Amino acid sequence: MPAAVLHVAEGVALPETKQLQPTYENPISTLPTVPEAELCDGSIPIIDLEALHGPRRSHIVKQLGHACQHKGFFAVKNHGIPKTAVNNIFDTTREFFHLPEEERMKFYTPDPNSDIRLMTAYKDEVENVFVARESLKFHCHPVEDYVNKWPTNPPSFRKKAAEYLTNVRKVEMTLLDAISESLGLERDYIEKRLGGHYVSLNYYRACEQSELELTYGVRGHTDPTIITMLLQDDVPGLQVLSEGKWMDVNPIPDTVVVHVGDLLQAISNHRYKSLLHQAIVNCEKERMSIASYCYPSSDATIGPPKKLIDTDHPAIYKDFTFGEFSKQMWKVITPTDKRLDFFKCSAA
Ligand SMILES: O=C(O)CCC(=O)C(=O)O
Ligand SMILES: [Fe+2]
Repeated sequence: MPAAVLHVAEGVALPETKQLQPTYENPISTLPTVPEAELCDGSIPIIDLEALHGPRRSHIVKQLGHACQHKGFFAVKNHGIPKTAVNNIFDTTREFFHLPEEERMKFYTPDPNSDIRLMTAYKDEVENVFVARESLKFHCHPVEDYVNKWPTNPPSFRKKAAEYLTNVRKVEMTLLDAISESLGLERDYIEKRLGGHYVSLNYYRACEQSELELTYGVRGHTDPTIITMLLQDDVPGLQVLSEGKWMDVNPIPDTVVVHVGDLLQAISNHRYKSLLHQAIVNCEKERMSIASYCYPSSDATIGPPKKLIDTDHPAIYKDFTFGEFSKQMWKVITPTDKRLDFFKCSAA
């Protein structure tokens, strides 16, 4: 089966089969704007992944389930990704985005079916806001099928990207097994439905003070993934919507943030909720994040497994394939208009 083709908008990796353009329908007007955002000091659940391999596994699985159900995100520590791999991916990402524009623009293409694609910052004339993120997005699993499409400038890019992405894929597998278990499903339930892997190297330049008020890093969105693993550098910027308020998810050294995506919401029969998040910019320092998107194969059936349906928990979603989901994706893209609603059961 050929790899699903991914399209990207508003921080979102979208597996796609059709070239529809997104329609932005008041994408931010229903959300707090950056300067208005009221921040709450929520705590970030931190899960010790090493403990999944020992006698405390069932306890850690419960912790994971609790975080997915009540927060929609958590951070993982002791994940096993070597520090050098983390430093190297940031070094090579920084070097890439510091290259002259004409060098970076070699990866610019309007073709959403491209295996690799540079996305530039842009002004949304309708909303009169600037979206500052630049990103290099590419397929990366299996690495050997895609590596020859990746940049050769900086010269160490391919080696460093492959090193990090191979490591992060292993962590995803461990997590998906534990997440399946936390739902009472067979350990490989999600893994069996897995497709490729897509990454977004995100780069946010420090912004002019005069532009700060109208500049977003990335506007509020949920990810159309099963889970997203988000590695942040040491500059704050990620915010999640928690109990109706934007909450800062400041970087915690040696951890990776994990978001519940739309498709895990469907697989879990709405027990786990996909996370609305955004990124803001600052005037002092550039910021980078590496988002690894985990998505199913295009013919994989998504929708609640029988085990998660009973009279108290009727099916919220119909069965649908990831291919169907990806076609639907582009018809509406707003943070509040839930893409999954298209796949809801009529009674739900
Ligand atoms: O940079 C961040 O903190 C968020 C990036 C993001 O949401 C994405 O790439 O999907
Ligand atoms: Fe995202």
